[in-house]
Amino acid sequence: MILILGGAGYIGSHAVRMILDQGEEVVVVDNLVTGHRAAVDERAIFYPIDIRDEAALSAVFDKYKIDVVLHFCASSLVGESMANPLKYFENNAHGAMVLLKVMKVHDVKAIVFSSTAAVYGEPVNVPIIETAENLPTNPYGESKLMMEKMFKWADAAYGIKYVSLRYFNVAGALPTGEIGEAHTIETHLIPLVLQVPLGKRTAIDIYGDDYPTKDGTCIRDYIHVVDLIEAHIAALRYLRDGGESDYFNLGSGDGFSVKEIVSVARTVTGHPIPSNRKPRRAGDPAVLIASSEKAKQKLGWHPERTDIHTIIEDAWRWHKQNPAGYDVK
Ligand SMILES: NC(=O)c1ccc[n+]([C@@H]2O[C@H](COP(=O)([O-])OP(=O)(O)OC[C@H]3O[C@@H](n4cnc5c(N)ncnc54)[C@H](O)[C@@H]3O)[C@@H](O)[C@H]2O)c1
Ligand SMILES: O=c1ccn([C@@H]2O[C@H](COP(=O)(O)OP(=O)(O)O[C@H]3O[C@H](CO)[C@H](O)[C@H](O)[C@H]3O)[C@@H](O)[C@H]2O)c(=O)[nH]1
Repeated sequence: MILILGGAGYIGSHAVRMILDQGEEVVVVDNLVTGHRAAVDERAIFYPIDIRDEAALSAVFDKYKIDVVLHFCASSLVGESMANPLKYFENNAHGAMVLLKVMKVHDVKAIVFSSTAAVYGEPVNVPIIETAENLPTNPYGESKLMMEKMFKWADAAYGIKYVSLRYFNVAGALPTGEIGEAHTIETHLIPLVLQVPLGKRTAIDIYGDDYPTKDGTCIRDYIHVVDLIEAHIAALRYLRDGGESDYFNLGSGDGFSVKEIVSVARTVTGHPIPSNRKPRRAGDPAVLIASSEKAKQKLGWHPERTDIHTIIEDAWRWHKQNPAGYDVK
């Protein structure tokens, strides 16, 4: 039995569905703070609880024979973390501590969890490899680094094996259009761009066009959510086969500028998508591109949906079919 924490969220809901499709049994825990009950596959058992509620979480571990945990829960808005850092240490770091306590008591020895490119901060070399220095520039990234360190020491003391997956920019949706990204507070570029053809905003704001890049706008490495979950499935297999604790970058390995994303979205949607030049957003590195060679070599993972058109087409299908997200069907 696999326990998926945060399985009602954007990325977690894709994990729930794809892992059920592998023939696994899945229990989902999510407090629905940013997640949606409707995003959780009906085949999964669902508990609407907070992972920091030790007694409630413990009761789930008592009830099911869990062998691996997939942990997607987090507060994950970079800007909010600058204004309210304690929320991030409370939910992300303290949440991980409660979870580790419960896993230790129940003798559950394997976990795959969501880390982030934000653990690196401003990169010195691109593509970024896992041995690059960790100098997060915001409390969100710091809280994820704290989690990685907690898992490292919990492995040393209790033998809990972990795989930390450092995602770059996750985008796209299940190609069927059944589930997708539906954040009430949306900060990510692709869903915001797609709000223009949906009629929810008149133009996309471009934060900074004076970066030292080919067209002056920031470059990011966009990974399709389906490829990302394939990496989690590979990590599950790796841990079940007795793999050692480790951490891996996950990206597509190619960088696209903000202007390029807007241009591809124009092609995919057939809408002119006007843009506004705005000042830089605080804390944005100019270029973030992952080297995912380690994940390819050690996990045997091969991303297949790396074409940026495919990523934006799949995101667009979801948004077009569900303009109000999960609120109205
Ligand atoms: N989206 C990205 O591009 C990206 C990039 C790097 C890392 N990540 C990480 O991936 C994970 C998933 O991100 P997402 O975009 O799907 O976010 P999301 O907000 O859609 O999903 C997080 C889920 O966790 C739940 N949750 C949060 N705190 C909880 C708690 N204390 N107890 C129970 N449930 C709780 C929320 O209700 C939500 O359903 C996060 O850990 C995030 O930091 C995301
Ligand atoms: O309306 C917008 C929104 C974003 N951007 C730009 O688009 C790029 C991508 O921005 P996102 O907010 O989509 O993504 P980030 O690269 O800021 O954030 C991602 O990488 C971070 C690590 O650096 C965290 O992991 C975070 O969770 C993850 O979404 C940035 O240059 C940003 O300035 C715009 O120009 N206009």
